Amino acid sequence: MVPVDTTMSGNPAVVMRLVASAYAVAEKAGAIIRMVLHSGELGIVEKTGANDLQTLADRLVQQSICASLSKSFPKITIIGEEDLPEEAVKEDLIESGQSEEILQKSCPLEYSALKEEELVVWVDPLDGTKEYTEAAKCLYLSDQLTCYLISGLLDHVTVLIGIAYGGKAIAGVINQPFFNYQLGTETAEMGRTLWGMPGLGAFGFELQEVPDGRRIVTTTRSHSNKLVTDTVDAMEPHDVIRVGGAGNKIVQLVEGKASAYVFASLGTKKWDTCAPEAILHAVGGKLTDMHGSALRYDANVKHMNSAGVLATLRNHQYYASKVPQSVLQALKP
Ligand SMILES: Nc1ncnc2c1ncn2[C@@H]1O[C@H](COP(=O)(O)O)[C@@H](O)[C@H]1OP(=O)(O)O
Ligand SMILES: [Mg+2]
Ligand SMILES: [Mg+2]
Ligand SMILES: [Mg+2]
Repeated sequence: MVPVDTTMSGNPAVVMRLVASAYAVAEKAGAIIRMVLHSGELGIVEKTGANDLQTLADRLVQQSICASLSKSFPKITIIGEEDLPEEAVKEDLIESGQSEEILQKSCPLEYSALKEEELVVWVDPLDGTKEYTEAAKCLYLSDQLTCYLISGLLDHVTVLIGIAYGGKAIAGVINQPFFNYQLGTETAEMGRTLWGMPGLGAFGFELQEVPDGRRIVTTTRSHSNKLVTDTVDAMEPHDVIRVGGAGNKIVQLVEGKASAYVFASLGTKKWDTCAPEAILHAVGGKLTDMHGSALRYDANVKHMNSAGVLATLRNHQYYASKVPQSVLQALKP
């Protein structure tokens, strides 16, 4: 048992208030992402190439998250994926609510005295942008039913808000804006928010595991290369799932759809892994580079995860031991 600070529950620690705000902000982000999709005007911009895109949703959501959090917590460091011009953020993008449920939780003792200025927030306003644009194309070109049947791509989209202290991921919030979209809005609420904190637990989903002994590897669908596929094969998987988004793949791990996320390439950055790592760690999982080394989330760290990503709920050592020597030589931290 990790000791908790019960004296703080009526007056939560800064980090709990930050997570409570991040939860509300992530829900608003999900609503913005749905709104832009339905507007039909995605405003797509190519950044470094056709597989590195930015949409109006990425821009609006980053503005919304960064402006909302820095308004409530002016001393935290916030690092977002998108490079945006400095400009005033519209009032209707600001979210000042907080999750009551999170405010009620007692802060793990080791984090209860953290100060605002010691916290770093890593923001991926929209993870799975490539899949978001493909799903949109499909929505506009075909009838809705065909689109839903062939896509499944909307599930790949998430909003990631990770909180780091001392270089470690200590809390994470993931919003999945299109969760339940197949059921339609009348029968079920669309979208959900998962969150977690090592030492406290993870919430917003039911933890499930892949049956013992089965190796199901989840990996990229839009950023693959020979090294990536060779490494997946080296794991001797019973099954391979190719989906978009780093957040989505961690959701697959904690819901028993996959046993390892294997990506032997550069491409993901600190905002892709911070929130997912915190949630995975909260349920006993592990996220490292291909060498099995921890990632760091200090404010001044290099953004690129140059040595790839290896994440598991259980048996991390097995997967780390199967990484080919050639990959270890090619991928330097
Ligand atoms: N080569 C790349 N260029 C840009 N972003 C990448 C690249 N590889 C991975 N990413 C980011 O990491 C996420 C997980 O990778 P993948 O989907 O290929 O498994 C992507 O959704 C994307 O985040 P984002 O969509 O936020 O730009
Ligand atoms: Mg991107
Ligand atoms: Mg991303
Ligand atoms: Mg993104």
